[in-house]
Amino acid sequence: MSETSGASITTALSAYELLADPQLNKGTAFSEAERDAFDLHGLLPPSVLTLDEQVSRRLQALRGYETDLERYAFLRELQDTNETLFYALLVGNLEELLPIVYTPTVGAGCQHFSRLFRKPRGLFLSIPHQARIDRILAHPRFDAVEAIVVTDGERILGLGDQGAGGMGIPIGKLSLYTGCGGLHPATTLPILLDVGTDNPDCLADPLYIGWRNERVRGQEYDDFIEAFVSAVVKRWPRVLLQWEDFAKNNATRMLDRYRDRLCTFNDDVQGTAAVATGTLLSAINVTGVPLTEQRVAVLGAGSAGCGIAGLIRAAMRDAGLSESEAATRFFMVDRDGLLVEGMSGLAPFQMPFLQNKAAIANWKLDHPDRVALLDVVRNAKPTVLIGVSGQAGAFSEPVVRAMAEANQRPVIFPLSNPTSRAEATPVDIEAWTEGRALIGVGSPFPPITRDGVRFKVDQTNNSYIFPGVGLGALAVGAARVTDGMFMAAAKALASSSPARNNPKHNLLPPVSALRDVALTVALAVALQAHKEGQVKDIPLDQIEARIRAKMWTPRYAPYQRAKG
Ligand SMILES: NC(=O)C1=CN([C@@H]2O[C@H](COP(=O)(O)OP(=O)(O)OC[C@H]3O[C@@H](n4cnc5c(N)ncnc54)[C@H](O)[C@@H]3O)[C@@H](O)[C@H]2O)C=CC1
Ligand SMILES: CC(=O)C(=O)O
Ligand SMILES: [Mg+2]
Repeated sequence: MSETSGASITTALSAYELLADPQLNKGTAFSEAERDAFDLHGLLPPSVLTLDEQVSRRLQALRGYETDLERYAFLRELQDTNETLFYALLVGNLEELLPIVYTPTVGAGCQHFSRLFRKPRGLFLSIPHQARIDRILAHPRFDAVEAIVVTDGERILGLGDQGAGGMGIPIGKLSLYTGCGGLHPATTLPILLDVGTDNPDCLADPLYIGWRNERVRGQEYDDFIEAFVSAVVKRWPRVLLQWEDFAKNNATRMLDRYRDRLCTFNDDVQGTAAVATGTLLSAINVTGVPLTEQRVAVLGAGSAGCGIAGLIRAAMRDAGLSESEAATRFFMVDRDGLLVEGMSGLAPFQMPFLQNKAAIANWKLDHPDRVALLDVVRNAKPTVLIGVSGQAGAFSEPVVRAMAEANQRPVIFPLSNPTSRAEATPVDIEAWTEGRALIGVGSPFPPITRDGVRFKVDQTNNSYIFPGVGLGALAVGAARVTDGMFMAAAKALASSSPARNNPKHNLLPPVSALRDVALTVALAVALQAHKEGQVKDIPLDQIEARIRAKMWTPRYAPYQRAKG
């Protein structure tokens, strides 16, 4: 019904239809000529505003709210009313708005999803409607879709099972795909796979909007996922599918099942691995301790933890360590302590990261039957400590002090989200290490004071990676997303580290530069895809232009009324 020609859009939509379509609505920015052409006079107040004026007005309104959850609801409403304005606001104010659209507030948004729900966005595909998936996806509204973020809501940040409320996460991630990666909003689709929930609060809540049923598991779950992926590939053969916030028994399993069938990746496993590796490579520039001499302790041997260990290990191999030597450098600590050969209850994806029993035989332990994180730090003296356990405060003072005792510049990354789940706060780490630690956190924290000045703490979050990976892969039509592409993303991120020029500066570029970061990452990813033969018919020297051309900037196009 609407056609884009050059910079203008010709449409036969009525005034009400234009105002109701978030992709076309301009609100008070409809020009006089458009108001004449579409009979918009009277439906809008007479003053015509520019996009910049609309942004200022909305920013003022946003700042007037008392809580971040209110701001989240306001921004979600704006996104569902006028996407161009929403993205103009977001792109111009990334530092201020990311903590609302994304972590930490998006976590509360998921917890309150049933109460905040106003207008539908994206797709809810539920077990009772499995047979209709093809029909649902077939709607012409989704013809332009190129990028999907999907969750089943079982492991939302560190907040656990949020059922259908988990939809806030794909919506938030795709807001960053557009805000940072420049994908046109019409090409993005958030999907919630509603397979039930085991969250008793959701099940007992009379206002819960999801399918009120305990989680479907086992073969029935796998069949549902298979039906979903098959339908997606049939509808959009070249789509990019990002898996997000699946629980650990499904995340890597589904990635392994589908990674060779379509262009797909798991953000928690692979995106997190790339941001952690990239930040570590930046830290190595500062500490001078080469990668081949690093020892890495990870608290939380789940999807993110094992993804991180796998990519850092690959980087160590690239740097010259043998496979077997690199394997000895990882100390994965989960609920039952250090993962050691012969332990019971290990998941398949944890198996490559077990410590040898003989290697720890002489360790001094607090409790002989369990190797706790503090034992690991005291005995193995890791150079790097990473937290992806979702356990607030798990990097206790003795643990952090032991890191500081063993290292001149300990690298400490409490990466769990949202803010309330961080393994330690930057202020505490700073105090317990006398300001010597290189810190990265998953969610935003207030600045710390270092050498008498305010120092912004690096946000080591996969938002530095996935928008660029998606942009790069889509711009060149990569057939698959490979581990090599995530390594390229990690190295590209490290190459843009401010600390390369001055070791007192940050390890990562600021959040306000995430659009530039996405471009840098996209270029590295696309070049790697080309190198690996994942790209057809695009000469190397045209890749950057393709990426830049794919980056949409939120601006209003002029509209003309279709004749007849
Ligand atoms: N900064 C970032 O970019 C990212 C951060 N994360 C955060 O990392 C956390 C974990 O995410 P996933 O790995 O996907 O979840 P997961 O559920 O796959 O893994 C968490 C692991 O922590 C373990 N764990 C729980 N309590 C523990 C304890 N007291 N001590 C040691 N281990 C414990 C669990 O058994 C599990 O193996 C979440 O909070 C998530 O928000 C995840 C992805 C990206
Ligand atoms: C950042 C992210 O993907 C997570 O916390 O799950
Ligand atoms: Mg995630």
